[in-house]
Amino acid sequence: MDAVALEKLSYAYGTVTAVEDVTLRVAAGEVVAVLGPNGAGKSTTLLMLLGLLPPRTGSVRLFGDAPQRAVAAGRVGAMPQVGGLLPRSTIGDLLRFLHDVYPHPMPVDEALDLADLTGLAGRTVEKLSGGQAQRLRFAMAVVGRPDLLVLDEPTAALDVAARRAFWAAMRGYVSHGRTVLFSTHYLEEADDNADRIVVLDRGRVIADGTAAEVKRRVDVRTVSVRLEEQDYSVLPGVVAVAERHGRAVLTTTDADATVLALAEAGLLRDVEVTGADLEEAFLALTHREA
Ligand SMILES: Nc1ncnc2c1ncn2[C@@H]1O[C@H](COP(=O)(O)OP(=O)(O)OP(=O)(O)O)[C@@H](O)[C@H]1O
Repeated sequence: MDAVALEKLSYAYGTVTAVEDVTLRVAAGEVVAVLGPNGAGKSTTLLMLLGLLPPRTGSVRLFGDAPQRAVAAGRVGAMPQVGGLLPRSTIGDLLRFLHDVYPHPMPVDEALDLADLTGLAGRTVEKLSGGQAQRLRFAMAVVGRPDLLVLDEPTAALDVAARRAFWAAMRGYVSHGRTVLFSTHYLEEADDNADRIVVLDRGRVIADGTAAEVKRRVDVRTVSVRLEEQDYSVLPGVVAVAERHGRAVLTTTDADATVLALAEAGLLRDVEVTGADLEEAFLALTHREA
């Protein structure tokens, strides 16, 4: 049975469509990254998945059940994007409290160990670094020993070392065969930590596959030349054209073909070819889907 089954989910905040027709199945034991730029609809999708936001259309099933039931049964642990930690409490207090709430929890020491917080049980939440606070949220999500872990941008605002420590903790939990769904803006993070990547853009799924498959599809380049009066968008491979500082900046899925065509058209002046960033890659991907 699938751990997660989202069927044609849609949601709008007033007139702003946040999620549109999202269908997604996650098998038990899979680690799936939901990748997308700001405002893509990642958080809204995860909130519906957790039963915290009622979908406008579509349905959510977690382990074949309504999300609220799966959550009540202790099968789901979540790390929301933001969330207060009860002031003046210690790491140990918070974890012991949650431990007593869940039906099949792990020992508090095990949660501390998984989140790399051993020795810090007595520390109050006000004294935690950003990375420690985030690892505490992770410990709070896993202490109930959930079968499904849902992490919404768990490493936002963490530095490189804290990120690395966080993902090491996550992988420690996954090695027990659990299912994880996490959202991120970062392709490398998705690539390093997920078996599968689902790309959301403007509320829709625009790609779904292994990291290698998705990377191949977003492998675009930027070709820039001195700007002339030309319609660059008709050149082979070109999916987007921008003008910057007197240069035509072309996002292309086939840099060789684009450069060749520029040469044939006598437009190859002061050429520069670089790898595109993820934003440009998204642009290319959505353009191609359209
Ligand atoms: N409470 C809200 N009220 C109105 N609009 C909202 C609200 N929350 C989100 N939106 C809008 O819905 C869309 C999807 O937002 P969502 O937060 O789900 O995206 P996201 O991919 O999680 O973005 P981010 O990476 O910035 O967290 C965006 O256009 C956003 O502006």
